[in-house]
Amino acid sequence: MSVFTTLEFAEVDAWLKGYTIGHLTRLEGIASGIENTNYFVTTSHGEYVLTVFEKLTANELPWYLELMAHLAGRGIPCPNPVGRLDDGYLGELKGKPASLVTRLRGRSITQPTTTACAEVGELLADMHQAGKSYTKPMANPRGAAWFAGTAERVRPMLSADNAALLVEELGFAQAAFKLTDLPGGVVHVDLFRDNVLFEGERLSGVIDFYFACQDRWLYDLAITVNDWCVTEAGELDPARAQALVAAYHKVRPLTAAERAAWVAMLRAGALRFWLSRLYDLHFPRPGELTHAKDPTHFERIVRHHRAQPELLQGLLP
Ligand SMILES: Nc1ncnc2c1ncn2[C@@H]1O[C@H](COP(=O)(O)OP(=O)(O)OP(=O)(O)O)[C@@H](O)[C@H]1O
Ligand SMILES: N[C@@H](CCO)C(=O)O
Repeated sequence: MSVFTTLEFAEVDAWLKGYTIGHLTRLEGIASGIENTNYFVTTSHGEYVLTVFEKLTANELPWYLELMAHLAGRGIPCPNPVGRLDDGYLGELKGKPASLVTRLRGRSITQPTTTACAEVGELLADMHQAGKSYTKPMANPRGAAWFAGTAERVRPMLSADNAALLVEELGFAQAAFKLTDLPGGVVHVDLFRDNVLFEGERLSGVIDFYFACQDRWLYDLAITVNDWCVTEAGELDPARAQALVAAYHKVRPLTAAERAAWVAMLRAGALRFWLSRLYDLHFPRPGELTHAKDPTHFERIVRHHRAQPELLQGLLP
């Protein structure tokens, strides 16, 4: 469950006086999600999501909230933060930073079709385009230094075979991160199935921007393909991957340098989540509910990617 901070109806109703969105008619805790406390809020004016931030601080949050406002203003179907009477997006509840954003329609899907994957590819390219004019810097907190530090922490927990695989893949990813000719800008870098909403086969929303940063666009595309177009066995489904990448390419054509780096980015993107899942499994935060996701899924993806570079390269239009 993900209501870490319990809120009362009267307290939220009073808090809403800092906004001009009417009075509270319904308050409902949201069960999914593992990072923050989320409530669906219905008022006399509309439907919203209230988030109480459990880790990010009031200094860090404006970058993400202003990014969402920027993207929403350009037609990206992402949560749009509601401005407060005092002009910011950020309030406080129970001594923690809190915000209200618009509630999006739709539900996440677990079995994506090629049509759904094409929708995701187009959306990702649109986000990259819309983010070009959002130039406030934000380095990727899961960049090269994080890869190295996390690998060092988790390596002793692995079998000899997996430890050797990790060291090799780390070296490979670090070399790929040194490539300087890849274009970039705002990236989501966590555009997994649970962060996209659909109404039927039409994409209706993209959520959870709290890993977003400035990084290479190709890396974001690789991370997205690694989730949307991979089977439970960790194998790429070429039909889904081709649909996603082709739809992306139609909006923002890939450059020659990106084509050359594609396989490396897929491998680095898979390693990123193998590492974070290993870390969360072996070093759970104190007091945290156990939600660790299965690292072996990404270990399998890493192994498959290593074994079939031609297939990966052949996914490009
Ligand atoms: N703006 C929104 N509109 C509609 N539903 C939303 C919105 N924001 C969040 N949700 C719902 O709330 C759930 C939890 O939100 P989210 O995934 O952002 O949680 P989290 O704890 O912040 O992050 P994480 O996914 O990293 O655990 C989502 O799966 C989605 O169903
Ligand atoms: N999408 C991540 C978890 C949240 O960032 C994963 O599947 O490991």
